[in-house]
Amino acid sequence: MATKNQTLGEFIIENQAEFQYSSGELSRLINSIRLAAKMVNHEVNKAGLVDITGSAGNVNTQGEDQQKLDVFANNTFIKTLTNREIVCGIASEENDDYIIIEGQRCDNKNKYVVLIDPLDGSSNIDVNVSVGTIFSIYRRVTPVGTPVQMEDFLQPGNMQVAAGYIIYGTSTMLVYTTGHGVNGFTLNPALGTYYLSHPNMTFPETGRIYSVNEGNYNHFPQGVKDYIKYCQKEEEDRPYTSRYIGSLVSDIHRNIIKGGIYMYPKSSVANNGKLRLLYECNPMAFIAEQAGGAASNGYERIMNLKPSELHERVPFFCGNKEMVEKVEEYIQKAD
Ligand SMILES: O=P(O)(O)OC[C@H]1O[C@](O)(COP(=O)(O)O)[C@@H](O)[C@@H]1O
Ligand SMILES: [Mg+2]
Ligand SMILES: [Mg+2]
Repeated sequence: MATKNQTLGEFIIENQAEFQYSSGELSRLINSIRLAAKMVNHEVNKAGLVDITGSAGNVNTQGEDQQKLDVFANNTFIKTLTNREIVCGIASEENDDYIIIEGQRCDNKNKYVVLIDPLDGSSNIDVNVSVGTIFSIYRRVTPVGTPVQMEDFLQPGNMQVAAGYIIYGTSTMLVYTTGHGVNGFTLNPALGTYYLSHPNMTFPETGRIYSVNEGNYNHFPQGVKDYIKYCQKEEEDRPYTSRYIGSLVSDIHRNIIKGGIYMYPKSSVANNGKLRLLYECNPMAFIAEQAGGAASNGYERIMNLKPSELHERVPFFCGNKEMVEKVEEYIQKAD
């Protein structure tokens, strides 16, 4: 039973048995993510002081201007996971292709692959607004002992064995699920220890916040425009409050605690929206569902989608169940 202020280490050990494949490997994996997150947190907290802000001077496979902190976070997570010999493959939002972990550091007997968005909310790094890291973990489907393959990464979200995010905000938190609810741990920077501060995180009964970049309103499908108008209407418990940080992790974290919906729809300028199914939508969908919410592309459950490419994008609607159902209703009605 999760006890408040239990350390993350204690919680991982205590809940290991809950995990159907428990062999300690997943615990070691979460521990490695905890370690890498501390190193990234250390740099994030100095953003502005040290030469860690601004562009890294290259464009990533997403066509985005890579930030120095994107590169630092990417290298830190990949190195930490590789050095600890617990994964057989890694895919990252910042890397064109997936990474096969093999050679003397790994006898390839490992069973897990990790997919990461090493730094989420990159546009907020230089303006001191909270950013995050997102991770998603699967058991490989190809035979243990052989190099991982694309199919180990292109699994539907409902096959995730664990997922979570780190939020580098007013405090640093690690929030994750292994399919048994969602728990949040806050880092005590003085001690370098994470403590269970948010046991069993769940969306409140009803949500009254909507989060969307309204600057794109004119380009949204009619159904999405209608839903935004519905949120703004003076009626019943509306208008809802509009809140948009521009960091997916921070917007969803707030909405899990306060109740709300995050939307990144497709538009006439971005046919599949912006967010990446594997690194952003699937892990946040797993968290949202385990917190009693829902996640959809406007028509289907995100976690039922069968990925076809490493960096594919999908429209994303995630939050309180009844709010996601409402926006789906508006989208399908307008079709
Ligand atoms: O500036 P926009 O178009 O509203 O996009 C903001 C969204 O893009 C993201 O920054 C994309 O993530 P990355 O920073 O990892 O590329 C999300 O965190 C955020 O919700
Ligand atoms: Mg992101
Ligand atoms: Mg990113």
